[in-house]
Amino acid sequence: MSINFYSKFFPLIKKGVASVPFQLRPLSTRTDLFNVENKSEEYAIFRLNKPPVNSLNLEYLNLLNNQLDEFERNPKLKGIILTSDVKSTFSAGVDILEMYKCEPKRLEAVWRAVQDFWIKLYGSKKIYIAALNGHVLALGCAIAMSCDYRIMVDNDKTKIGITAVLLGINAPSWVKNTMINTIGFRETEKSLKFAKIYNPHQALKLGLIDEIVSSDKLLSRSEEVMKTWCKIPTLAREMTKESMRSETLGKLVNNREVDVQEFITSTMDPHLQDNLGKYLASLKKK
Ligand SMILES: CC/C=C\C/C=C/C/C=C\CCC/C=C/C(=O)SCCNC(=O)CCNC(=O)[C@H](O)C(C)(C)COP(=O)(O)OP(=O)(O)OC[C@H]1O[C@@H](n2cnc3c(N)ncnc32)[C@H](O)[C@@H]1OP(=O)(O)O
Repeated sequence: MSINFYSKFFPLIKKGVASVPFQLRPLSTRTDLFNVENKSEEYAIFRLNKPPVNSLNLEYLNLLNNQLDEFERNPKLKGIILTSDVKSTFSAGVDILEMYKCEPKRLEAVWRAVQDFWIKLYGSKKIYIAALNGHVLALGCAIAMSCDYRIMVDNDKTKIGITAVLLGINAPSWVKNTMINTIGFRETEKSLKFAKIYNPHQALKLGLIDEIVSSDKLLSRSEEVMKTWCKIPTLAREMTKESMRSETLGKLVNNREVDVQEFITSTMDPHLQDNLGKYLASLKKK
């Protein structure tokens, strides 16, 4: 069995890492839109910071994809805690403005960047812990489910889930598969079919998240878990992750064009465009 999981799939998304030599990295990376803090040689904290809701547009996805590549190029780095500096939101998913009244070429680029992000994250051999400080919606939920472990703040007002169906969107098969791998087939079917949104305690009961902590303990608990897992023999942990995830990953890697076309066709549908317009207006009205 191949142990080089990431580089096995990475060339297929046309950004091979094998030819990029490892370079020494600065201790931390800060941009306006995210912050990476290297806590030790072994793990880092990656904070999204695109107020008001960390919505994912093309430029932001490209930036985040570059950062995931950067993590992969560091052989000493074992894990990343993914969280958000935005008050009360982890991520509200794709920037709906990218989907509403969109140009097909731009929409295609957005979707390819979404696919890249998921393939890099779900296919990474590193440990990803999602420290969920706030709302985790739509693609934000898919991102959290693609991490190895989810810890969420204890706040009943915080929401997690995917409500695509309310707008007439059939969630892509790789999102469904990620959810099935997290909470099982029956709960996924109910969750997606009936646009279920959960508070942290409901999500914990379902297995959609793994732990709930008070907000002041979110990072310290995430670091505690990370430190424990960094002690697990690396090669065996990586091989186990690969063997658990390669089938699901391969289903998108080998089917990207179909997934892109399905997304473009369904998003450009006039009925869906109408729904998106009304949905955007309802968000703005609040
Ligand atoms: C539209 C499709 C829906 C679901 C698709 C589901 C996904 C399937 C899974 C994955 C892949 C398929 C394709 C993926 C698509 C997506 O991810 S589309 C994004 C769907 N996201 C949502 O439906 C979340 C919408 N947002 C909210 O529910 C709330 O904003 C919040 C609970 C996250 C935060 O609430 P508040 O703190 O009360 O903040 P406001 O609601 O006032 O929002 C502040 C500000 O931000 C704007 N905004 C919110 N979300 C988005 C977004 N996703 N894209 C762009 N802009 C967004 C909102 O309009 C406010 O704007 P202003 O009024 O300040 O101008």
